Amino acid sequence: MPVDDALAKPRYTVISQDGDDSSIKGINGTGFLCGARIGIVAKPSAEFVAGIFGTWLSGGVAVPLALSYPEVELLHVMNDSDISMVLSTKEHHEIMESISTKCSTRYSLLPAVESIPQKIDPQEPFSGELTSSVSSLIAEIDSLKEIKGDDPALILYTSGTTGKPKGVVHTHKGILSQVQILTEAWGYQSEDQFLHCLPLHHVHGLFNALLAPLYSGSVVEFMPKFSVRGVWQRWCESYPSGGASKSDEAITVFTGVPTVYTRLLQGYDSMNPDQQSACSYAAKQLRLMMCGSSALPSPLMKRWEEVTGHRLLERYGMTEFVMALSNPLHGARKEGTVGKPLLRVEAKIIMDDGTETKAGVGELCIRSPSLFKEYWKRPEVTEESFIDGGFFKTGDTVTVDEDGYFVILGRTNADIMKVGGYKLSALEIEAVMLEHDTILECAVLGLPDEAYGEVICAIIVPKEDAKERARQGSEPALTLEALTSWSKDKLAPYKIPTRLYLWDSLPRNAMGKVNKKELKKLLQV
Ligand SMILES: Nc1ncnc2c1ncn2[C@@H]1O[C@H](COP(=O)(O)OP(=O)(O)OP(=O)(O)O)[C@@H](O)[C@H]1O
Repeated sequence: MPVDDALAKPRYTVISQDGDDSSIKGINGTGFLCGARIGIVAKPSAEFVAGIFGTWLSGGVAVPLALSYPEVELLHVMNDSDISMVLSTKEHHEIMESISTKCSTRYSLLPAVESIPQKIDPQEPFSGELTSSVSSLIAEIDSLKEIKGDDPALILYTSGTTGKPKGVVHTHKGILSQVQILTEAWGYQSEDQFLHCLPLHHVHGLFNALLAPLYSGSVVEFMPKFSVRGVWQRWCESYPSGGASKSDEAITVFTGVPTVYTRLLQGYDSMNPDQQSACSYAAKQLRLMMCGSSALPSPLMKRWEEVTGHRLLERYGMTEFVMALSNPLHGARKEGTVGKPLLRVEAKIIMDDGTETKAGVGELCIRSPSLFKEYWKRPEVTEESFIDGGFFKTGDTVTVDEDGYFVILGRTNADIMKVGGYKLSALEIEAVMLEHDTILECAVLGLPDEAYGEVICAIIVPKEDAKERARQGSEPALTLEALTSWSKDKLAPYKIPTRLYLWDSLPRNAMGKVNKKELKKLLQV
C-alpha cells in the first residue's frame, strides 16, 4: 500500500502496556506501518534503540525527537512530520502524553529493555547471537518483502543554524551505505566499546556513535547526560594506572564535538597531578578519538594531543548526507582540515559562476550513496538543493590544500562575511583569535555597515583567570585596542575585528553550535 493511502486511514495504532496483543493494530490494520511516522522520545538508551529498530521492522519511519526542544519547537516537528504515534519511556510519560494530545497523536510507552551482561565472550553461543542479531538487523530490514531500500526510514530535523529546521528524509538503503562507509573508514569492530554521550536526534550521535557501531557489532555504553568527571572516571576505570590490567569492558572509542573536549580539558586542569597522570594514562589507551560537527580549533587539538597523546580525527558531516569527508584512520591528520572524501563519496567545489574548481574557493557539493532522499514535504527546496548529476549543494564554502585535504571556511550565509569587497571566513578569524591566551571561546560574525557592507564583530568569552585579573584591576579582560595590536602580525588588516563584545558564555545548541543568525539579530537591535 502506498504511504499516502496508509496515512489517509485513521490514526488508531495503540500498543497496549499489559501485553494484550488484541489491541495492537497497524496503520493498515495488519501491524504494518506503511511509512507512518513514529516519534521517538527517549534518553540515549537501549529503549531508544528498540524504538528505532521496532519502527523500521514494522515499516514505519522513525523521527527522533529531542526533549531539549522547547514545546513550540517539539510541536512544530511533530506536526510538520505528521507523526502518527509517539513512543516514549516512563520518565517522559506525563509531558509526552500531554504533547501528544495537543497534536492529536497516539502515544505509547516503550517497555523497559532488560540489561544484558556487559561481558561478551565471542566463543559463547548466546553472546555470538546477540552481536550478530544486532549487526544484521539493518541488513534484515532490506530483505523484508514489504520494505524497499528506497523507502523512507528516518526523518531528522536540521539544527536550524541557517533557517527553520527542515525534515531530512533518509532511506533504508542510504542508512545501510552510511554505516558500512563509516565502519570501513574508522575500522569499527566487534571488539570496540563506545562511550556515548551525544544527543540522538543529530547525525553525529545517531550514526557515528550508535548505528555504525551497532552495525559493526561493537558495544555502545550510554552516558545520557554528559559529565566531565564521569567521562574521565570511566576511562580511568577502563585502564587503571599502576600496573593493574585493563577492564573487560574497557572503552576503546570516543567521539565528541569540540566543546566536549574543551570541557574535558577544563576538568583535567582542575585535577591534582596524580589524578592528571592517571587520566592521561587512561585516555592514551583508547584506540580512537574523533571530533566534528563544528570546527576544531587548533589550540584545542594541540592541547588534547599533549594531554592524551591522541591527535583527534576531525571529520565533516551534515544532516543531509551524514558523513562525507574525513581525516584518515591511518596517515596524516592535518589540523584545520577535515580530510578527504570517504570511500564512495564524491566531492566537488563549485564557484559563484557555476564552474568547478580543483583548488579554489567555492561551494562544496557532495554525491554519496548516503545522500538523503528529500526534504519532508518541501519538493521545491529539495529540487533547489541539487545540481546536475545529483550533487547536493551543502551551503558550505570550502577550499582544498596542497595535499587535497578539504578546509571548511564556513556556512556561506552565516560564516562568510563580505567586508569592503573581500569575502572573509569567520572560521579562519576565530581560529586565530583562539590562539590569544585570554580567549576561551569566540564567535566572529559580520554586522551590516553602510560603508563596508559588513564589519567584523568578535564576541569573546575570556578565560577564567583573565576574568579574575580584570575583576581585581577593575578593567576589561580584553580591549579592542589590545586585540587589534596582537592581531597585526597574524591577520591581514582587513581581517581584524573592528567590534568587540566580551560575554560570559556563548549560547550553544545541543550539538555545541552557535546560531550566528540569532546572534546577528540580537546585536542589531
Ligand atoms: N569538522 C567540521 N568543521 C567545520 N564545520 C563543520 C564540521 N562538521 C560539520 N560542520 C558544520 O556543520 C554543518 C552541518 O550541521 P547540521 O546538519 O546540523 O546543520 P546546521 O548548519 O547546524 O543546521 P541547518 O542545516 O539547520 O542550518 C555543516 O554544513 C558545517 O557547516
